[in-house]
Amino acid sequence: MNPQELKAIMSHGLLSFPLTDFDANGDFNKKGYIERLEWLAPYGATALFAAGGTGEFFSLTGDEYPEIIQTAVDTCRGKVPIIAGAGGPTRFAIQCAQAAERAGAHGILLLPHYLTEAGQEGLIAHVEAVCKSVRFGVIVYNRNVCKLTPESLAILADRCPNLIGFKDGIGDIELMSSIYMKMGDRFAYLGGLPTAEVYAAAYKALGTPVYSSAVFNFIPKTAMDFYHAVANDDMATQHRLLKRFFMPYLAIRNKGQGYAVSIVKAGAKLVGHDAGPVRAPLTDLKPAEMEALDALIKALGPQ
Ligand SMILES: O=C([O-])C(=O)C[C@H](O)[C@@H](O)C(=O)[O-]
Repeated sequence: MNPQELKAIMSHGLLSFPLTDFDANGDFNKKGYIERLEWLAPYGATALFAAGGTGEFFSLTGDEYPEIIQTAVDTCRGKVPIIAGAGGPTRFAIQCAQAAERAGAHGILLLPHYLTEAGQEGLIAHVEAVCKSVRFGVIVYNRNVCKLTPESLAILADRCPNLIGFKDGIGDIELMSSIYMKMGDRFAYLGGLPTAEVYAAAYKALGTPVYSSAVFNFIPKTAMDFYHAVANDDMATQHRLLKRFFMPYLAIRNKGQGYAVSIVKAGAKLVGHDAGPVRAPLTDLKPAEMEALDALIKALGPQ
């Protein structure tokens, strides 16, 4: 798939980030991952991001990464495009990006480089090096230590024709608006804040309606219902689901650092699609938190 084809896919619909399955020892569980993707693929997401944030990219080794991406590509071939997470140090991100291209993924989401702060010049050099190491499309993810300005994105867009997408995980409306006003349709935009449903109507009003859903991992029908409500400006359905599910869900999610991922693994377990424990430094939900989440999910009815 060429970068422009990926951009077209990214420009509509609901996208999602599947969990990565681990066994009781914390090792990659290929069988569970295949079953997960086979379960989720028919629900209608436009693309799935393998080994993204919710897929615990930041906890994967370079040895296991290619197998995870290959498994996703093979399982979803002909059903739904696979975009691979990549990130960390520039050279590691390049290894991931190239492994994903070899595996037949349709592009990468470039996650932050981690730990150290960096100036715009360094961030530009990092993103440019990764973009130039592959031919397929790249989506850059603004979050934490990677906070590219509109000016930096314009420089990158000039230098890197295959940089086709921008994912926002910061939620600074002034910054997002400035980026969209400067870059317009040069990029496809993805609203990717944790529990992105909560921001969906606001981002749509801004002009960038596409978002990714992590809760799709355990309540795919509700995630799609919410997406259709956003697409149709059906505020009554959005508000009903926000009040009944998403607001109490946030109250549980906000009890622990890193719970934006842990709670999704907890949800998958509760609906009978256990993806195993999270890897350290994340921690799993406590029993009382699991119980509260279970009640919320059950109140939604069958998925
Ligand atoms: O890797 C990531 O940043 C994500 O997992 C994005 C999520 O889908 C986010 O949009 C969410 O939690 O709904």
